[in-house]
Amino acid sequence: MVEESKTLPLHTCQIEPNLWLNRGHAVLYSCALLALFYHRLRSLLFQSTTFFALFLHLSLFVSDLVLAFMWAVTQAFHMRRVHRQTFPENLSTVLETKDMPKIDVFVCTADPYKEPPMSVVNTVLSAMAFDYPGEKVCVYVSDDGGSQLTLFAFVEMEKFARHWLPFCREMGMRERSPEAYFASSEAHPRSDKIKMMYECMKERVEHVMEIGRVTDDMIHDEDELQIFTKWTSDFTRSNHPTVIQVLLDSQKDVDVMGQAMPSLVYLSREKRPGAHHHFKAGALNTLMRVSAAMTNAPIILTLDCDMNSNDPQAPRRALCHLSDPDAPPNLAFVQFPQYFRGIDRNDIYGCEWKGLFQIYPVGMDGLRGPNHVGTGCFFRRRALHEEEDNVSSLYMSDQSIKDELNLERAHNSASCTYENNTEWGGTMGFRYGSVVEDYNTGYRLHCEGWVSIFCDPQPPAFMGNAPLNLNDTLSQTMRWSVGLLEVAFSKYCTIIFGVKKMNLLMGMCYSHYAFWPIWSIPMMTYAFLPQLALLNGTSLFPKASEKWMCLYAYLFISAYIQDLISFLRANGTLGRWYNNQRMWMIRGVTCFPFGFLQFFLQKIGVSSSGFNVTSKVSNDEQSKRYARGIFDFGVVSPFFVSLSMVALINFAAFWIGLMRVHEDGYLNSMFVQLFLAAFVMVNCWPVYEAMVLRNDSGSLPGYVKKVSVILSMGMFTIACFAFGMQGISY
Ligand SMILES: O=c1ccn([C@@H]2O[C@H](COP(=O)(O)OP(=O)(O)O[C@H]3O[C@H](CO)[C@@H](O)[C@H](O)[C@H]3O)[C@@H](O)[C@H]2O)c(=O)[nH]1
Ligand SMILES: [Mn+2]
Repeated sequence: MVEESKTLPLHTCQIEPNLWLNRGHAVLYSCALLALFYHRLRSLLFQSTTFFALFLHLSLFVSDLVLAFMWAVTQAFHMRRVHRQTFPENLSTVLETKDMPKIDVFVCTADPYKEPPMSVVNTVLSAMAFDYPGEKVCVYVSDDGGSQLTLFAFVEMEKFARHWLPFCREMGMRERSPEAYFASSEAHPRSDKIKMMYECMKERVEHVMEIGRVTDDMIHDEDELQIFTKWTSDFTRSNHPTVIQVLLDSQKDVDVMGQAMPSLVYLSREKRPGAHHHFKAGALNTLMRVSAAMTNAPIILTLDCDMNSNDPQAPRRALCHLSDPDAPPNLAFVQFPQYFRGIDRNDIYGCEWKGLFQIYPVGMDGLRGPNHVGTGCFFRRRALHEEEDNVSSLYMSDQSIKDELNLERAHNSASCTYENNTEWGGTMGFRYGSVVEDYNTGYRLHCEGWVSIFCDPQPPAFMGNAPLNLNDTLSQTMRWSVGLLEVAFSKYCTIIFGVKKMNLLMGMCYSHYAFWPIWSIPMMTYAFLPQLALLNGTSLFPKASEKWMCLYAYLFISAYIQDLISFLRANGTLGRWYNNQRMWMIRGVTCFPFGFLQFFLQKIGVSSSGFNVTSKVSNDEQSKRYARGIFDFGVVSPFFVSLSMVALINFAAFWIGLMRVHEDGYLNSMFVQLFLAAFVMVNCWPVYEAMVLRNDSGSLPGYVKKVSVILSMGMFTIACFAFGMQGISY
């Protein structure tokens, strides 16, 4: 067996060539940065004759410092990039089917109206249909919405699943979430009958959704009726007892072909007002304990409710690493990237997050491993909690999932006071203290000496939904920003704690994320300051004819080119890259600064943090606009106010500046500022359109327009006053 496994690899790992190119570029660019700071420092010391001039130069100096910091930490992703491949077909050389480890799958949902139960059902069905022995899989659904509607969907699904799983096996198809399968060209004519069953289930679930509760006529029998008795009149989503419902038991339940079904458990943990539930991290920790009492599988797969399996081989691929006899003993998790359905050709909202999910993990994989991204991740249970923890130590492998004593222990461990005075959330389980629990947990595991592996097969193993709406994607990024700052400004700061516990390069990678929102400092500065100076005829940059100009041009252009090349190499297109850089600028002046503000308000105790669940539904009109690549600004949002202000100030600066280019020496002194204004304007094109050219429901609301015009004028007046007092000009 050992012989064979040597000839038939479970996985391979290749180091990306051209590393010297990246390293060489890094050295050259660093030298250019040093020159820039020399130049900046000189202006700061010798040209800052007044307090205001000092302010101007200092702002630019700090902005460039931030840009340089972000550039520097990003280089860690380019130092040792590796590409892995897995060969699940060779798994049998080290593992017989009967010895395959059990897997507990955790699916989290939190709100039936933002996360339609049918979409959660699809996720669960796709996981139940993994190409994996049914009796070794148990799917746990955690419902933080405490909704009988969600439970009803699963009661219905349980019957459908008995037909769906054998159908999947027979057809051997790749897409095993019914919605995706029926929509794909893969769908077989023989699928008509099963499609009808699916539609029938869907209709019932949607009917219940419409009336908002489970009525008696929707219930088949006495047993089912029993399930819903917990929803008494004082049962609310934030105040209710634990509900654990075993819907399928793999020791007893079989599909229509007589094969064992995976187990399926519905869980809604206890919620009481005043008891902090720690959002998704809390839900996952509860799942961990409940599953420890009921099935205690050594492998855990976490999935967001919208993350369908797109490849039934995914667990076997993960096992290629996890069950490899030569795997590092400190391997904590195998992370699959997030890919999304429904993104249009040019990805106008930059929702693909190619850097975050595809490019950067490859860089971290060559160091200690990719960060955790919340979904599509196979964990070793022992990386998250110790065997000695009293819940799992009492579990015995031959017990039924419905064992009275185990169920009681499960109930007990899902209570909202269970974690008091324990290490859960501290050194055990998913870590608390940040709303990006995924990032935080992966980071802390790496700091504790665990490693991880990135597994990115094609076609993608998992596919999810991205928020295909501008305000939603900005709100999501703002939540991430707050969560990342919570890590950056904690005692686990990535630069100090991280570098010390891991190494410099890993610390740099994690710092890139932790300090992500500080992009807003240079972004806000460069979006307003040079333009306001331009409006007042003050030059802030070297003249076009000066040799320092080459330095600025080199820094700007080569950073953009490096980004473009790595984007294209990860199978990106030029159109997507352009939109991606535009969204980066938009985020820089909207969700990043607002995230900063929110974090600050939280720190001083004015506001409290929350996990605003991303909506997974969009209306028809929005979808149509999205398909045509038209931006959606149709809601009153503070993000759009700051964005419109940027658009207005840059517009004014450019055109007023342009009117003076015939003046002697003006263009030479103002070239950089004019270029900046033009560059921002080009990127703001959708904003101008939404302001004046459109009048559909996705155009900019009148209120937002008014507020941003007033604020821009206010800003302009203050700037005139400040610049006017100085009397500096080009
Ligand atoms: O109190 C809560 C809040 C959220 N969720 C679940 O968490 C998941 C992710 O929520 P979503 O609104 O989709 O957040 P996204 O920003 O899209 O998710 C990304 O960012 C999150 C951290 O902010 C990670 O948890 C996710 O895995 C990652 O995909 C969903 O399944 C939710 O049902 C809960 O279970 N309980
Ligand atoms: Mn999501």
